[in-house]
Amino acid sequence: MSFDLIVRGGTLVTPEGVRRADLGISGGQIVELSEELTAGGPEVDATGLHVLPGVLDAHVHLNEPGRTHWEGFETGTRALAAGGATSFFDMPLNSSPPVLDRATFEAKRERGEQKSLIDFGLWGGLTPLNLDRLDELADCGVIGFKAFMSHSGLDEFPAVDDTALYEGLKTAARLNLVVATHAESDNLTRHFTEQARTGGGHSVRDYLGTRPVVAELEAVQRALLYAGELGARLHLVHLSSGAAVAMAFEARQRGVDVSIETCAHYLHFTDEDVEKMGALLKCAPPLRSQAVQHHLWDELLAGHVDIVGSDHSPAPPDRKTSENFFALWGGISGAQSTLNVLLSGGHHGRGLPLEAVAALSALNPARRFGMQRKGALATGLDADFVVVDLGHEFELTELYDRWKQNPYLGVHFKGLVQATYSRGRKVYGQGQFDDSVRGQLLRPGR
Ligand SMILES: NC(=O)N[C@H]1NC(=O)NC1=O
Ligand SMILES: [Zn+2]
Ligand SMILES: [Zn+2]
Repeated sequence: MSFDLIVRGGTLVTPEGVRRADLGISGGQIVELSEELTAGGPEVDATGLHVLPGVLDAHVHLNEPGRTHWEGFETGTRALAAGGATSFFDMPLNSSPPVLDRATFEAKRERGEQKSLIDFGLWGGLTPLNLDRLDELADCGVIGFKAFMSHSGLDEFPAVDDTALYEGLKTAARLNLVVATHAESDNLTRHFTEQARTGGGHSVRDYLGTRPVVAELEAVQRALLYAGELGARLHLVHLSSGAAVAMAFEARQRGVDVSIETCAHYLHFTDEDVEKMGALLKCAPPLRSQAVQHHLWDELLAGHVDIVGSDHSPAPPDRKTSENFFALWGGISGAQSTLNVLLSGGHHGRGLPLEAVAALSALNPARRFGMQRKGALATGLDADFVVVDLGHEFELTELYDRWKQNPYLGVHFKGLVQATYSRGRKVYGQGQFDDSVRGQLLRPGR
């Protein structure tokens, strides 16, 4: 027997454990995984290297069509691939118009199929404007619905109030799709923002003060209550505090169907970094104190976090330049760095097992969103994998996303992505991309 490709000599990170084994790949799938493949075919020498499942980043804003100059499929997916990602789910905003119905879904799907280097799924929006379009979006193949519980930053994507959230969860439950919430209290964040404004506050500290942990906890609690009551599937994106993770995990113990995401920047940066670096690190919910970050890591190390995403959300330099911190775009460029943070801060820094790194970045998002061919190194699955030199220390200097303003520039990491393979094809390796490759649309249950 011969294969299209053999990955020989590597140490594989599989759900059953870390083991020395070879991969045999044919037709874009892993068809054999064994200690010593004897068959022939083109080979990749992975001796001394680790092979992990390709990252599935469940939280990305590529903003195309409509705001491609902020970030688009071409540059965004290069950054993702260089960071070890082989698939991602794109948020319904900040593309313009946002994905709120069939026409806007199809417009984005078309762009993705033309330009994405790796496979992609699309989130649909859940807003008070399109409650009657959720069936239509489900039919298109959205991987779930995304709702904001506070202002989204864009008036064209309004936040859900209590009734819209309740009705949206109810419909999504009938459709068996996940609802993802940006969980911050609109009442509290508005109130504190108004207070800061009238007091003339425009500093980093003023901004951080308008989005305290309690605003996250209040919204998380409410979303959990509704989801539990309705038997809906809830996904809490970018939890920024250990307390919010603990609250959600406790609800799951009681039977609420909830999955828990945090993002790399909450694990890597703190509020003190925002004070030093400014606009590059403005996001919502904001970066927290070192004590809150410690608690978040503790929750993650205890196995209470399911998914780590990037929430990659860049904007052009003019949206990131102002004396008034409140006027800046909120969003962090992180598409390339999630695996780096998990390997450096997690595995090397805190003893997070490689199996957990793979679960947080690939297996758990694949399972939660019904990506049956994704998420693990196992026979019968897509040959999506990343070759990593685990002991290699380096300074991140090459970034491939749209804008060069990036908080991870110059960061020292341990664990270098050498190459990324999507369905058996090398899409990234040592600074080079194969631009002939195109990703496919991913739908739940396929
Ligand atoms: N619209 C958008 O990208 N929002 C993201 N940015 C951010 O900092 N938090 C978000 O939810
Ligand atoms: Zn958000
Ligand atoms: Zn987001």
